[in-house]
Amino acid sequence: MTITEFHPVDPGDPVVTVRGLTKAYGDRTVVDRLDLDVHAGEVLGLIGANGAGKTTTVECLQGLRRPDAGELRVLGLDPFHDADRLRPQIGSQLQSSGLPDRLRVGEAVALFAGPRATGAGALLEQFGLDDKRRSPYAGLSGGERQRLFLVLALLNRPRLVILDELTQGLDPAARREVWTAVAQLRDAGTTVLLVTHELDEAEALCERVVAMRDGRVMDQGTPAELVARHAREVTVRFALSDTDLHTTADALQSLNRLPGVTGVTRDRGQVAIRGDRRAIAHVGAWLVESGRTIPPDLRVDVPDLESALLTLLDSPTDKEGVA
Ligand SMILES: Nc1ncnc2c1ncn2[C@@H]1O[C@H](COP(=O)(O)OP(=O)(O)OP(=O)(O)O)[C@@H](O)[C@H]1O
Repeated sequence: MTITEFHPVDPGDPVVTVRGLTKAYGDRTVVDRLDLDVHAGEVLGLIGANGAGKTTTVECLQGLRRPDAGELRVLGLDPFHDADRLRPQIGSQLQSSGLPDRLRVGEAVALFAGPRATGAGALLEQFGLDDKRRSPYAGLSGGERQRLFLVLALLNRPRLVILDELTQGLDPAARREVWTAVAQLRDAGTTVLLVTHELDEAEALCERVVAMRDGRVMDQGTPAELVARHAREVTVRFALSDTDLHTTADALQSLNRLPGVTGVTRDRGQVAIRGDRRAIAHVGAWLVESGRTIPPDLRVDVPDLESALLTLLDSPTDKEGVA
């Protein structure tokens, strides 16, 4: 059996619909009238600063916390009141997931398998754990542990998979292994809600991201849309080693006139050209057309989701109505 057989999806169907979710701990509102949609077959990333309310939101979606207000529908059910019916349909790996040290991989799979479970062997093989069946949890590497949690999350053929800080604390190679596993889910059309601080991870895996701050949605869209809206500026840098001052001044002026360029500075022989994405192409063409050798230190800093989120988190708070 392959993973694609588990998840009959009608792309675009609402899997999660949240309207006005509000949750307070004591007198502190940590999720504040939140709206959220997750559609069938998409990988949606929930991103934001520490304490933005991401984990509380996914805990409410799994019926682990009772919302103070709001309409929540997960696979057509109310997560809090229909928790028993919903639980078998959701596969989750929570931030605090852990297993007893001596539990072997095969035993964990047997323990977590519900009546709907099928294809455990295929899953272990797919996630590279087939030869680890007899290994105790304590003997697994970080990447193997996270892949085991993915196997356990998928074991009961869930219609929605929720992953909270899946790659936290993993080394770069292990992160890549886990990314590959999530990309497999995505390619198989599984609906995934991914809570992450790792913005390169969100960029690599998520079709859509929702950026949260103080319990509210700041913006949402594809990673590229968020970058385009909040972090447009690119910088092209290289050493401009003309010794003749006139030539240098002419060069800087002509760079400054290129389409898309908004500013040019030169500091100790290094020129920095700022602008929008058009500037990259025009600076490249300028270097070629001016007959210069392409500088070996030519570097292009392109904005990414991290710069977009930093801009968003820096924007003024909408105090009005914030509890
Ligand atoms: N059980 C609890 N009791 C009281 N306060 C809590 C509880 N759980 C979370 N909080 C607080 O609620 C706020 C939101 O926490 P939450 O874990 O939902 O945010 P988050 O966006 O997931 O943060 P992080 O990225 O750090 O995990 C935080 O300030 C946190 O300290």
